[in-house]
Amino acid sequence: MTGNAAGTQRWQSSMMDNYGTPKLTFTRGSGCELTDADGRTYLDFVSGIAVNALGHAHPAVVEAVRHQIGELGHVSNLYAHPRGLELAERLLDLAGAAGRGRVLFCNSGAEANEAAFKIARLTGRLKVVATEGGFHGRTMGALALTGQPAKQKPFEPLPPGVVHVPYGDAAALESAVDTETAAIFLEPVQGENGVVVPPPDYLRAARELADRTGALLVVDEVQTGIGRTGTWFAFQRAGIVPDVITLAKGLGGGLPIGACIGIGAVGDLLHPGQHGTTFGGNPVVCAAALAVLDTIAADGLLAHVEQVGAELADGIRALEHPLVAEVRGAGLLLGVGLTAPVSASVAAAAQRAGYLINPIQPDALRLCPPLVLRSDQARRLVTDLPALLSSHEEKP
Ligand SMILES: Cc1ncc(COP(=O)(O)O)c(C=O)c1O
Repeated sequence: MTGNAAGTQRWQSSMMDNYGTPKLTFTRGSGCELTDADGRTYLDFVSGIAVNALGHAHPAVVEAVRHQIGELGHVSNLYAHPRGLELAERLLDLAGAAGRGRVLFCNSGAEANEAAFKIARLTGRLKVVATEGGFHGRTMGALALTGQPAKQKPFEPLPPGVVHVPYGDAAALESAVDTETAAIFLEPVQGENGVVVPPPDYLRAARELADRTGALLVVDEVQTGIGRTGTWFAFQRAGIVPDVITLAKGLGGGLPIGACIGIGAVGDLLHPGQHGTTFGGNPVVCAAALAVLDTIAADGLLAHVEQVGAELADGIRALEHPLVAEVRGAGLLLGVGLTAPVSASVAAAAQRAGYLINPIQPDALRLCPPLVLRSDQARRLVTDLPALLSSHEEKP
């Protein structure tokens, strides 16, 4: 039996059937490449679902974790530790809110949004406006914010008060948000919904509406944050500052950390005993996150993401392949819209050819490689893509 087949068999007998059964078992990673249990390598355009900002086994992350675990691994949030303080200050600074905001660390994107949801309730208002197709996580509060009825249905009743409006439609927001609205929850680009980019003025309209009604503007940067779209945060492309920012995925470079950032007085709404997490923001994950931030800054990765993202997007557009309807997104969060619902078979063909690509919607592929993707690696995919697109009718 091959190593991958053995992994599949063991998965079936030991893991809950929550994710489907994987066909690949990965044993090693380096940069943008992963190696499976049979020794085959793949170019990674998934990044552990937009997580591995610096790729796999980046020396800066490895060294930061190794050093930190040897010095101080975990103390809980009953105590302060230097890495956590440093990371909170750095994030506020990057968000343009140095000295005027506060951070709550947690372990995931869903948890960051749970915290933001609780903060919204602490305003004393109940109503929350979120978007259709939006994704904010799978815990019960985050699921209530997630605008995908099929994911919600089996778990109803969910926390009340959430209204969903069409994404990218400022007029729909305007008609839903009023002076009883606690918060507007938005992704700057809808990631899980297929990399859906709103009109340029959308975030600005949401900001203006929040100011007018006293609602909080919560921007979910779990997928778009930490350089993924070519700026530290995607909201910076719209020239606004939210009241609350939620983060996870890329922040820890593969280690589990989430953050809920309250800007201004919003940062003071949570009080002792109202929320908590044992592990959230422990010294090891904070050290990894600091290594990610340092490396992005030192290696000029924001400009790199803009450049290599444009090369990838323009290269795919230039193919003028009949199956490609459009290439959308920003930086290295790209969606390839297809003219037919064949993304799963294209992704399967890609996998056979040594590329990991997520078929995010039936008619859309998502490309979210590590931010360190090189131009030659982007070109490699562009060169091979026509054959992969054309082979979509082959059986796996
Ligand atoms: C925008 C957004 N918010 C929240 C989440 C949930 O994050 P997690 O899976 O870490 O709970 C995701 C995950 O894909 C996401 O894309």
